[in-house]
Amino acid sequence: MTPFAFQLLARDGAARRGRLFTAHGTVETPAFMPVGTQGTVKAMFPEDVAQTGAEVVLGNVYHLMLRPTAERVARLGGLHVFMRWPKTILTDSGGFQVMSLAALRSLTEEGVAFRSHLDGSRHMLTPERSVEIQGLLGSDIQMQFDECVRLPASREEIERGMRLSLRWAERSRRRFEELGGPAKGQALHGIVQGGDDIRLRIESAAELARMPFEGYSIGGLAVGEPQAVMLAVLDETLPVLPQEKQRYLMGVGTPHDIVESVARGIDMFDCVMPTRAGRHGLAYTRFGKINLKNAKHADDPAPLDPESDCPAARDYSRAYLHHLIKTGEALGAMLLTWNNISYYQRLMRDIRAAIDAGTFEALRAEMDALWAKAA
Ligand SMILES: Nc1nc2c(CCc3ccccc3)c3nc[nH]c3cc2c(=O)[nH]1
Repeated sequence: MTPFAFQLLARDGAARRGRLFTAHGTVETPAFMPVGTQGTVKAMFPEDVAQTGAEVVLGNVYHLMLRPTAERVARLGGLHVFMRWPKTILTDSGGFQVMSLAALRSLTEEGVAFRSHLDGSRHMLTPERSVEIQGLLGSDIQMQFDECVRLPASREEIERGMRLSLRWAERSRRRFEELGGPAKGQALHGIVQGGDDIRLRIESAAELARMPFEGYSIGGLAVGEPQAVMLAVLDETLPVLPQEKQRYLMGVGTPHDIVESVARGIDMFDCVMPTRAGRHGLAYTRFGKINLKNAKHADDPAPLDPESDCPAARDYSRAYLHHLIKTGEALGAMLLTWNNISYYQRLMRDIRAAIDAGTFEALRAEMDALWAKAA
């Protein structure tokens, strides 16, 4: 089994160009990872997701443990086989989703007891059970079980959640090693918490850096805080994490967020926006965002972007896309999701090329001009 590895290939300031090696192939970084919460990138065939250039898709312990259950996915050959995605899969540990989706939940030192939002059945997630589930799914890059304290919150509340997450980091790591994760070429991330409190963020990162995680995630952000707060947390946290290991900023973000975060040393991103916005008629393009619900597109024969290599952007008129969205036709969601994921993958390709060429600051200025005002 090929061991998991992350190679740092080039730097341009604090921006990094790297490559992940997993049991299901390589991942060029900085990378954007489409969200596939229930074993599918909504409204897209896996072949088309791969054609956009995506090399990792995201799955979710919370959703898959409830339905169809991790044991059933394992019996059917694991998540790669189940969803016909041959490349790398990263899974979240479920804690974040429990706190936002589950009905009735109680959080203790042991873990989180909750009722399913689907049928009210009782469940318990602990660091050990979360890692076991990620192992049953066959996840290549797994997340520790953590608690994401929503902002705004008191310093006491933020500190309580950050220290609990550190204790859960130890328990997650122990179970991951008991299950032989490293020998299977799998990776486990420690997740930095600490809210918007810089001292707590630095302590969380420093404590996690002492544990043998294959990579690190920055949690507790992209929960509604201003971009300036998110970037300030990165400025203080990233220098404390090992340079030679990958950094994943959870839930981020807009094209502008991504460029500003790459500039500070983030390697991996995920965000529901391109898929969710696509289903609601919003198209990301090189010219900015276009709302296809708007009647001004009703007679426009031009495609979203004639120069795009994505058929959804190049071959269909805005008038037709407007019609599909207005009528609620499934093809509308499919084409706009395809366009948006392609746009994000094109952005990541341009970012990687700019770091390789040492021209990242020029790309950053260009994105600033296009997206900062559109925010
Ligand atoms: N475990 C965890 N997940 C988070 C997610 C979900 C990312 C995710 C991963 C894989 C699949 C779906 C979602 C966040 N999304 C926005 N902000 C987020 C913060 C956290 C966090 O602090 N901890």
